[in-house]
Amino acid sequence: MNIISKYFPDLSEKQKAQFAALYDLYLDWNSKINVISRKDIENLYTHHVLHSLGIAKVMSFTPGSRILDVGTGGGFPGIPLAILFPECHFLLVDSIGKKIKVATEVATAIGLENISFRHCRAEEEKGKFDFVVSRAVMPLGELVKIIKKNVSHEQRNPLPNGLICLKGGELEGEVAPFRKYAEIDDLKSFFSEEFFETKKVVYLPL
Ligand SMILES: C[S@@+](CC[C@H](N)C(=O)[O-])C[C@H]1O[C@@H](n2cnc3c(N)ncnc32)[C@H](O)[C@@H]1O
Repeated sequence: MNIISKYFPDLSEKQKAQFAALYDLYLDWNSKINVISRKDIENLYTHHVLHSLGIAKVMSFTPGSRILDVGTGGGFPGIPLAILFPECHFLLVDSIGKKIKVATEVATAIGLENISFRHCRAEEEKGKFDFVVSRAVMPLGELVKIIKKNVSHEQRNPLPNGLICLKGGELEGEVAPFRKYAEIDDLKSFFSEEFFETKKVVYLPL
């Protein structure tokens, strides 16, 4: 948990308590419904919470922003971002009901009020959002086709609305069709832990 304060030193006491509570909650829920690889649970804060917050290093959402997390699984990146941006609203969707149940239970337990959940395929979600976020769900091209309908044309952030994805490894092929307007940031320039060596944030204005 200290690793979160290390990179986000301005957290309120409430946010610190919410982040701190995540470990026991995920440990418990993950033993019933697998949302994180069991051997990775001890790396929850670095591999899952801080990784999710990598999005906040490239985009500080304006209060009032609406954000859709597609394929959230157990709540990543949506839950860490909803803790960090209490004045923004997050909708987390996933096609697997039991994963959405874990995310819902965790958010309820820490008293998150700026978040809602929907068990559906992203293709069925018709709402409009300032940004769509996603981690480890599908290749960029497929994701863009599905979520283009969800990006609002009303702008309230300094950067244009669009898609922000957490990606790892070789990206060139995936990003090639979007290279003229995609922005790629290396998470290793923000976080010094080895895990982030190959991790990237891809921002696509849409
Ligand atoms: C590898 S998991 C990643 C979960 C989470 N984003 C994370 O990083 O821990 C991929 C998730 O995407 C969901 N998913 C895949 N295609 C989807 C779609 N078309 N609509 C909604 N959810 C989808 C799956 O059910 C699964 O929970």
